[in-house]
Amino acid sequence: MRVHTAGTCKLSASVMTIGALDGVHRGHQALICQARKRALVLGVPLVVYTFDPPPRVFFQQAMQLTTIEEKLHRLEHLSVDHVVVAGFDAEYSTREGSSFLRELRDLHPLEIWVGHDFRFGSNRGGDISTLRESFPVNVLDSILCSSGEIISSSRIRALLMQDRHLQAEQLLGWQTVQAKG
Ligand SMILES: Cc1cc2nc3c(=O)[nH]c(=O)nc-3n(C[C@H](O)[C@H](O)[C@H](O)COP(=O)(O)O)c2cc1C
Ligand SMILES: Nc1ncnc2c1ncn2[C@@H]1O[C@H](COP(=O)(O)OP(=O)(O)OP(=O)(O)O)[C@@H](O)[C@H]1O
Repeated sequence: MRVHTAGTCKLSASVMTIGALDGVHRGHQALICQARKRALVLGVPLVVYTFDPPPRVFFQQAMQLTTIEEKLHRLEHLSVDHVVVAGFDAEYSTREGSSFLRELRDLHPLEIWVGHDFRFGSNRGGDISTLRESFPVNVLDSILCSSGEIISSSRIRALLMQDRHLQAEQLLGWQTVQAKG
């Protein structure tokens, strides 16, 4: 797996997914595995574009589930070929969606896979329909847990805050739950 800083990766074709991916939980894993299947069918590399720290950690001081090192370790385990890591800070957060889309063009994505609530760009101004104006976008159905709720990093954080480690671990789908940050 190759790791790139934002703006430095150029590929002639790819399949991509984009997200904070904090914890690389079972929903994220399904998204990455679906993108990986398509990358294999199309014979192109699988690229994950992610943010460090996760925007929700930067803006809301949310508990960080995985360090960037642990996130990269998990992505490698999922057979990701390239990871682009954008250092998420005040300057990056003001970047317009159009500038972000220009960067993605250098990766020539044949398909981008996201979940239904994906947003991007300054003040979360871009959404799936904006992304679709530039690229073929596929939306994965939400992965639910056994009680029927959507698996999310926020839900896992809430479980950890309540010391419900076993439930958090089940949603994460990895053997080790990181200590509270
Ligand atoms: C260029 C760029 C600027 C962003 N600016 C903001 C922002 O101003 N406010 C915000 O809450 N999130 C911002 N984000 C983060 C997105 O809202 C979102 O968290 C990110 O694209 C990852 O998607 P995900 O939350 O579905 O994982 C920005 C993302 C990008 C790519
Ligand atoms: N349970 C899920 N099923 C399918 N896709 C998901 C699921 N959870 C997240 N995704 C998708 O994964 C990508 C990255 O999402 P993100 O990292 O924001 O996860 P999250 O769990 O929603 O985080 P948070 O709770 O902090 O907002 C997005 O495209 C999102 O829609």
